[in-house]
Amino acid sequence: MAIELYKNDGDEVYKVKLTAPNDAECVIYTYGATVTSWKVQGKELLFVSKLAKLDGTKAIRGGIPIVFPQFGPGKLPQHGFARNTNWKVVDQDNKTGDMATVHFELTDSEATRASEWPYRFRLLYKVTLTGTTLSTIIEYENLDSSAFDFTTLMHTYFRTSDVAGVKVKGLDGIKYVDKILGQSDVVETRKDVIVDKNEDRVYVDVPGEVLVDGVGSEDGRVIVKRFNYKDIVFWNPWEEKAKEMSDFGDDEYKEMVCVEAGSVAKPVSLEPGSKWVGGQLLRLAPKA
Ligand SMILES: O=P(O)(O)OC[C@H]1O[C@H](O)[C@H](O)[C@@H](O)[C@@H]1O
Repeated sequence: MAIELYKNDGDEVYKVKLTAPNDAECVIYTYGATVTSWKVQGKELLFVSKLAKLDGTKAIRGGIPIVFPQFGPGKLPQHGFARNTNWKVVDQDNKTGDMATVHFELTDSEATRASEWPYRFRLLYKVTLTGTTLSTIIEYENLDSSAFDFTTLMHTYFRTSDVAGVKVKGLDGIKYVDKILGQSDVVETRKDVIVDKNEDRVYVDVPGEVLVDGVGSEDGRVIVKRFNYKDIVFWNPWEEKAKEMSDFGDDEYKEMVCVEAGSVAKPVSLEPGSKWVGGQLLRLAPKA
């Protein structure tokens, strides 16, 4: 198990690479603490656009950007400030078992205190790689004298060899908000949710694990297990919306699907001095 820190000319860490047995690897940029690559048996399971900006000028289009403290549009810029702020590497561990772990920290700054979400806070983000899993867990802490609310999400972009073959399982019977049609409380009736058009849905209060079939290769299956995160967002821009994004190739909607674990339908409330933990564990499942 190795942990490599990559530094820029100013001697600051800009990228961390974790490796684990089974030819597993994971790369995280300190910008947004965005995971940009997760490989198992050498095979890439995450999508990053070939047009993604990796120079800190824009949130990274792909991988696992962190949405905090606001999902979607609102008082703050879309999806909040965590995905386009530099996080700090504060700890690392490759001595425990067959795993490698790195911890990132984000705290309030002059800029965040001057924003529409001015609270004092600390996020501690723990990324752990094993031979078949990637766990991404955040401890959210309120360091302010007032309570605050937030919404948060791991905006995971899964790589697909062909989006037409993707099936998302575990959403049957769950109520969702269709952000494209402007409908809420619609009930999902399909066992296999497929992607064949522009989709933007929030499945609310999903109780169990979700399985994404068709990740990395036709028969690659990834299980998404969540800790305290209640909802699952399901998104693909499809042809027309893809063309509207400057950092996304026109045809790349065929190579990805976003299945995003978070708490977004209802905000999380944190009292002064208290902590809350949320996150996900991605596991490459054995072939069916
Ligand atoms: O373009 P971005 O700000 O990265 O957002 C990309 C997408 O994120 C989520 O999936 C939202 O539900 C979508 O409404 C949004 O279009």
